[in-house]
Amino acid sequence: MALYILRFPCKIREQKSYVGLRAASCKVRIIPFRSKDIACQLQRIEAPSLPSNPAAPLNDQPLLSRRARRNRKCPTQRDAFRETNISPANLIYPLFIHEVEVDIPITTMPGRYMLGWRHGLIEEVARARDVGVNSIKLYPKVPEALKSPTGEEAYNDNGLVPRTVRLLKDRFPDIVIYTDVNFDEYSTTGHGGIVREDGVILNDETIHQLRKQAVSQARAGADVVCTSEMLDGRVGAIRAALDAESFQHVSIMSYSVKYTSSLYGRFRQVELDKKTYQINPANSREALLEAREDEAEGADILMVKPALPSLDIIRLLKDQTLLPIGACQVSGEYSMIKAAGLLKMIDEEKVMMESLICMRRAGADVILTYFALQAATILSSANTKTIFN
Ligand SMILES: NCc1[nH]cc(CCC(=O)O)c1CC(=O)O
Repeated sequence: MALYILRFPCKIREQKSYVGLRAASCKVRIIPFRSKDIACQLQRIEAPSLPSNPAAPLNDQPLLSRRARRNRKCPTQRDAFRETNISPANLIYPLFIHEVEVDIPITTMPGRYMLGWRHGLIEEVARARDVGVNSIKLYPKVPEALKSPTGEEAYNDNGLVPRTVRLLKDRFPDIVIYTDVNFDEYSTTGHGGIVREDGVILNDETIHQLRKQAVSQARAGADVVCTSEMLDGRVGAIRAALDAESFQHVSIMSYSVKYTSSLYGRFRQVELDKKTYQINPANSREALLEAREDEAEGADILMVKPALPSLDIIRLLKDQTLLPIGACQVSGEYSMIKAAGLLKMIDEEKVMMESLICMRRAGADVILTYFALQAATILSSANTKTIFN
């Protein structure tokens, strides 16, 4: 049995629970210790039953059986014990595409462009592949003239997205292309569903359109179709439509948890109320309900959006499903980091990398981020080791 000496200022001598805690497992000697600036000290001395050296000086250090800092003392050990890693393979790079030949900068997203069809686009994809990012997602800018209340352009086999998928697959056959099965980019209202005269969003009628859109994208060669609109039953309906057309191999990444976030800056030129279909950011049980439903309907990957404000939801889903989890770092998240970096208020690169590793720690398998190329460039550079340690 070890002998402990508990030293503390006299005034707290009566705190029996503190003494009792130790007394339960070992012999305790109480020594009042008169000092204003020293709180409590607990000393361990030789166990009386063990051979001891009576001349040995008492160890003046407080007893700490666990010193977590020991494992952090050098880069090699910090590297060895790092629980989470990130590689370019975990990143999906979203690209803005349009019909025009030139790259046009997106003012609210410094460093981002509407990529010119086809040179700007091909060059950007080649750059991403050079640093190990071989997964991309397409966000089209659909010309106003092609939009309609019922979004027929969404399933035009010669529309911008199917044409781009064919172009990129032809050029880079091993690339993995994620496409957005969304309605709002193609509708004159900007809503994620067909809007009835009285303002009601028509769920099932819209899904009828989304099925055709997913099949059209699969026909062009899309590898993963992403159910972007938060409409009920969309995953099952799209799965059935894909299977019926022999696209069993095409995956569905469901935007299971898409919050009505104010961080979709780039996509919200006009403020639209999407609260009847997207989820209230105050809710987590509802997020789980959506995720379970999508899983039951056949989703292959469950996505959470936006990412950094939803790390708790990413973890919740990770613990509740065996499906891979995706995190979507949205336009507003990108803009915040970029803007603060440009203003020299934060170190852009460090904050960006920290945001990504934290998404991985929360449980994200893949991360969709506008930083994909920048992050992968850092990850594949010689001094990678210094990033997280
Ligand atoms: N379906 C449209 C769409 N596609 C991507 C985003 C947001 C992504 C981002 O901001 O980066 C949105 C906005 C929305 O659904 O309201």
